[in-house]
Amino acid sequence: MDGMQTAEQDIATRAAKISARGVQVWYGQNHALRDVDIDIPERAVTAFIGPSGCGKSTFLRCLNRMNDTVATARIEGRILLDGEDIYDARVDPVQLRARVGMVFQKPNPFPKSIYDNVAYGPRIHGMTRTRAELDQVVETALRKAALWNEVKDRLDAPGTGLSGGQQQRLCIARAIATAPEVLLMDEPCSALDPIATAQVEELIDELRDQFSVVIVTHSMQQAARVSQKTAFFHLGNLVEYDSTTRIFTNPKDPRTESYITGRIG
Ligand SMILES: Nc1ncnc2c1ncn2[C@@H]1O[C@H](COP(=O)(O)OP(=O)(O)OP(=O)(O)O)[C@@H](O)[C@H]1O
Repeated sequence: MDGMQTAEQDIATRAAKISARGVQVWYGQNHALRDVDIDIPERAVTAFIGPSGCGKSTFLRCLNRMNDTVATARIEGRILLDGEDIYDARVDPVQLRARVGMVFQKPNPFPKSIYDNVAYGPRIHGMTRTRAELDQVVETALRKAALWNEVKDRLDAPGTGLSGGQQQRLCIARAIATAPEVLLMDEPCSALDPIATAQVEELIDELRDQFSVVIVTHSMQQAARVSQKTAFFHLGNLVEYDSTTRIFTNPKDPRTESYITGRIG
């Protein structure tokens, strides 16, 4: 317990990687997210939990401006990445998404080879000059995604030919190949079997050494296993945000308590 408290205190004192203030989202007339304030620490895993439709994915998608692609979506408030407003007119959303990568619910490799899936981001961002450098970036990303040993002999095979769990690790490799600072994961294990889920969870735990990870999950067990901070959303509100231990053992808000004990959801 002492070790855990020390780790939590350590995270509590860390600088915020992302700070959101007064974030509101509407889809047409639907007020999907209300006045969200949150500081997301660097090099830790933050979980977003809450019942279906409460706005978790909406807020996650605000963090790398994925909602820009939704015609009816309107966003107010400020989201700072290292103190800089990501909605500032000078910010290029494509550059932003290289810094704030995303992994989706359903593994979605491109219809390309394993190699080209991972090389895609570094190529479009002109990150490497030679093939040897690109090879190195691809290998490093696949190693960090705990996939290298399974695919190193078939890098030219299609990414879509891998198992579901391998495809999801390939998508993680693709996301980390551009050396992002933040990794957003929207229910990354919901399409995976328990073994693949355990592998991805283990990987998330390793990724936090280097990245700020934000994960949306429907599984409270998963949130408890992988995250250090947890945010509970309900009906478009961020109800409570605290250390994961606190949220699951001693929440302050009765709505959080009801959700974690299974009374709402
Ligand atoms: N692209 C969209 N266009 C219109 N409305 C949307 C869109 N995405 C989400 N919404 C609405 O915004 C609200 C919040 O949805 P959101 O997907 O963020 O919730 P969630 O908590 O992630 O839910 P789930 O756990 O079911 O994925 C819901 O009312 C939903 O119908």
